[in-house]
Amino acid sequence: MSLEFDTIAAISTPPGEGAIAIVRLSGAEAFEIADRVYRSGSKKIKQVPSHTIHYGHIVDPNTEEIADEVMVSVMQGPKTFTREDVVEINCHGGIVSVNQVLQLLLSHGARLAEPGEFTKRAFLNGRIDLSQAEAVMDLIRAKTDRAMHVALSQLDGNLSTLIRNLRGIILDTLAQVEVNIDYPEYDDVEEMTTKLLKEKAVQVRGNIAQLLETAKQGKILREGLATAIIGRPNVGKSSLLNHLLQEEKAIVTDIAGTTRDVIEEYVNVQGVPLKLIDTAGIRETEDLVEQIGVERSRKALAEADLVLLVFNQNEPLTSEDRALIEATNESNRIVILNKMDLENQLDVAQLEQVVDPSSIVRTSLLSQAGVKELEGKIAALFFSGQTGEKDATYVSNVRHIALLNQAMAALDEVVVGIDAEMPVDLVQIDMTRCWDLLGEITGDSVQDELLTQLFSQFCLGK
Ligand SMILES: Nc1nc2c(c(=O)[nH]1)N(C=O)[C@@H](CNc1ccc(C(=O)N[C@@H](CCC(=O)O)C(=O)O)cc1)CN2
Ligand SMILES: Nc1nc2c(ncn2[C@@H]2O[C@H](COP(=O)(O)OP(=O)(O)OP(=O)(O)O)[C@@H](O)[C@H]2O)c(=O)[nH]1
Ligand SMILES: [K+]
Repeated sequence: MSLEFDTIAAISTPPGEGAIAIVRLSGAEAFEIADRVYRSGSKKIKQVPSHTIHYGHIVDPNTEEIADEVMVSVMQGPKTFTREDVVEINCHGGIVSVNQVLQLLLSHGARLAEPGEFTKRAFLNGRIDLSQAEAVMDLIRAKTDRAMHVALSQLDGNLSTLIRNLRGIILDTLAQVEVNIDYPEYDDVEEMTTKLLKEKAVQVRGNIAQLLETAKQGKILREGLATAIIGRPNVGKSSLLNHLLQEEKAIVTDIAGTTRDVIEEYVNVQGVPLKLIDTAGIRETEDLVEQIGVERSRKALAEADLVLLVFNQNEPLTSEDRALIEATNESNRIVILNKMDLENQLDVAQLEQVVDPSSIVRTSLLSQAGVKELEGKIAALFFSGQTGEKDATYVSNVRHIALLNQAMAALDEVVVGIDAEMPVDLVQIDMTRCWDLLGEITGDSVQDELLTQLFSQFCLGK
């Protein structure tokens, strides 16, 4: 049953020139409001069969002046995206007519939707849960096939099902504990109860820990593996960058209407999105040893999930090279010996004393030699162990990760409490808290304020 909300409208396609632009209208009065501005002979949106599309014009009812020639999709709730009555007006692309159509709807009964409000209604009207709503946003922002699969899996409700199962176990346990307390049939009921609580707490904790193990990968799929390419001048960094940025792989995202307005550069390396960090601070300096001390460079290194350290193997290692090795010892690092087409001048045996030999890749960026191997190494680092199952459930959302960690801590409290022979009702409190925390992931237990904040990160019109 859908709740009663006012009727909202927004442009649901990106701003700018396109063949078609869509204005979406959702709410109890959607058909009525649309009929005020829609003209097509004597045809009324209110009377056409649901899930049909119709030709006509949008006019200013005061003057009957035409704003646009349109196609109108009419969809009656609850079988709609929001579960409310929905009208989608397909306008001509560009910004003038579509804005006129939107203005006409707004001045005849609709309210401008907030960012994410359509999806929020899908959530509030029970069509999707919170983690699925968040997946909608992830889907919009997905940068690689794999990231898209993760989001689609979450939209399908795979994460929700997992979380609901865990909540089910906790609720059953709490119910059993109540029964034991209310109807103590045996003398050892106290012992039985704590035994059950501990057993279930340990079980659920194990499941959460397993889920959290996917978090690192999930987060990288979502946000990209922050990657810094560093090395002395002229060793081949720009060449490497260009190889990685080959046209078919380059992804440049410009996420309009969202909280992030920066343009970031991503490359897709065998399904792993690399977010290239601007290391100009490291690259463009003359005295590297000194510059490594510069805060900007340090910051770039600290932010990097992966460092690609490039050497020219046609020259012996210099003190600058050694300083770079020092500076990246703590980093997740791949060492690239470039210019393999030229004579070897670099003492590899000596290098292998200070860097992990398995982290070394040989390339000739002039001829592309070794680039495939490098890409394989990057992907292997990322998918280490679990050869990138596409359908695996990943936790990728920082909010979910934080909640899972808190839920796990609550379960630890349960175990500690039982071991310390605390009263059962105190232990129950921690178990209940865990149940609540997990519920925040799916939105089963969640505060209004959080909802507002979450949905406001969506795009306008979504
Ligand atoms: N024109 C248009 N295209 C779109 C969307 C949209 O809102 N409008 N979507 C917006 O993101 C996506 C599709 N997502 C949708 C998800 C559910 C329903 C929906 O009506 N669900 C009903 C049952 C549908 C049925 O079985 O007939 C339901 O779940 O009750 C519609 C769109 C992508 N493409
Ligand atoms: N022979 C040979 N030359 C290469 C190779 N890779 C790059 N070069 C050449 O080395 C020179 C420097 O390459 P870049 O990619 O500009 O090096 P860089 O590290 O970005 O240099 P800076 O921007 O000055 O720091 C260019 O002339 C490249 O063509 C290689 O594998 N073999
Ligand atoms: K260069």
